[in-house]
Amino acid sequence: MTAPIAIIGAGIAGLSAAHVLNTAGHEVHLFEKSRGSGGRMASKRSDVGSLDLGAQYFTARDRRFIDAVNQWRAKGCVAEWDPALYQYRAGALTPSQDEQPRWVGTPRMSAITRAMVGDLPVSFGCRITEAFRGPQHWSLQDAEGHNHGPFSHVIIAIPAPQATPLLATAPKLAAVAAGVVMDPTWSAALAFKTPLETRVEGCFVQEGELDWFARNRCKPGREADYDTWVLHGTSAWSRAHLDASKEQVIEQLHGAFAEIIGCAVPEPAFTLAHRWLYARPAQSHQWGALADADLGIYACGDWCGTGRVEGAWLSGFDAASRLLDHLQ
Ligand SMILES: Cc1cc2nc3c(=O)[nH]c(=O)nc-3n(C[C@H](O)[C@H](O)[C@H](O)COP(=O)(O)OP(=O)(O)OC[C@H]3O[C@@H](n4cnc5c(N)ncnc54)[C@H](O)[C@@H]3O)c2cc1C
Ligand SMILES: NC(=O)C1=CN([C@@H]2O[C@H](COP(=O)(O)OP(=O)(O)OC[C@H]3O[C@@H](n4cnc5c(N)ncnc54)[C@H](O)[C@@H]3O)[C@@H](O)[C@H]2O)CC=C1
Repeated sequence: MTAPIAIIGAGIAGLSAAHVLNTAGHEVHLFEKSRGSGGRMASKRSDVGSLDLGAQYFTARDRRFIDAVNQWRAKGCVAEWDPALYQYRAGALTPSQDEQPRWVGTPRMSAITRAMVGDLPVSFGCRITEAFRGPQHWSLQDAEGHNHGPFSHVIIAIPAPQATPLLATAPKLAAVAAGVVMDPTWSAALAFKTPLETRVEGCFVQEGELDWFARNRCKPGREADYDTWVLHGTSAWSRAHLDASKEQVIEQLHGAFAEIIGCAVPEPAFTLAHRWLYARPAQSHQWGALADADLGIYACGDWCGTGRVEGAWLSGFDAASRLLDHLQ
């Protein structure tokens, strides 16, 4: 019997790779440091319902990804989100509706990766710290010192700075990953008992602390007891406030939001802040995935492509396709 393929990271890239390999008849095993799947597409359960603190929506431009989105729609875990879009620039908030279809997981963003996990074997709460290549097989060590293996191949589907040490056996790939800069994003959520008197449901902000804000509860399938909003700081602001306390971040982003939104903003009934240290690559790449096919190690993730959900999915697809090509 051949050994299974190890995939480190159960975000959309790792699960995209898992799906391709599983469909081709290969046994895979995923390792995920968190308690659930999704990574930056995960949703946070809170007292005011679930909140999409990371990816807000996604677009689909590549035919292969459009096909995947259509399959998720058929399963009921993805729906179109057509918010009343605005932009804020030069001190003015103006409608900015467009024709771009935008998609979200339903009833929460994490529904997509949850459906992708299905009955694939995943070790949750397991942070991999090293990948070793033996004479024939790979083995992995986790943060608690446990060994896992043997595996025929390893796919590393985590942000570049975290992937670098795991790529030590393939120094060329490690050097490429080490050169990738990833920017942080501070995310804050606010919930109001009484809905804010505004038509705005999503806003691209082009000046100041904020990059984007959205009315979480207007996405399809979300709980609607509270008027929930998610605010994202810009990369520059988030980096400058990397070590700020959550209270300071909430206060500043709440203040910036209140200045822009153009209606009375009462004290929120609930607030939350989350720091994404490796939120997005500082620039996009066209690598698809990184591969040392002879060694049997691959790396993928949004940082190998466009730094978006679609780019991450395509990168996982690419890593798995290259592995299958090499086996032929
Ligand atoms: C605030 C924010 C807003 C965003 N908004 C959008 C948006 O609106 N539209 C869009 O298209 N994209 C958006 N993105 C980007 C999008 O979320 C990512 O591009 C995509 O989700 C990345 O997927 P991935 O699988 O490459 O990585 P991840 O989602 O980061 O998945 C990697 C997984 O690996 C796990 N992991 C890490 N290290 C280890 C380890 N050593 N061992 C085991 N497991 C490990 C992590 O816990 C994680 O689950 C946003 C991102 C952020 C942070
Ligand atoms: N905060 C974070 O960490 C991350 C945020 N990400 C955002 O995720 C979104 C995904 O990108 P795409 O899928 O290409 O989505 P998209 O086509 O909706 O947006 C791409 C970009 O175009 C601009 N834009 C698009 N539509 C409008 C509009 N109607 N009015 C004004 N400006 C507009 C805006 O700057 C936006 O960021 C982008 O907004 C990214 O900035 C991506 C990755 C990480």
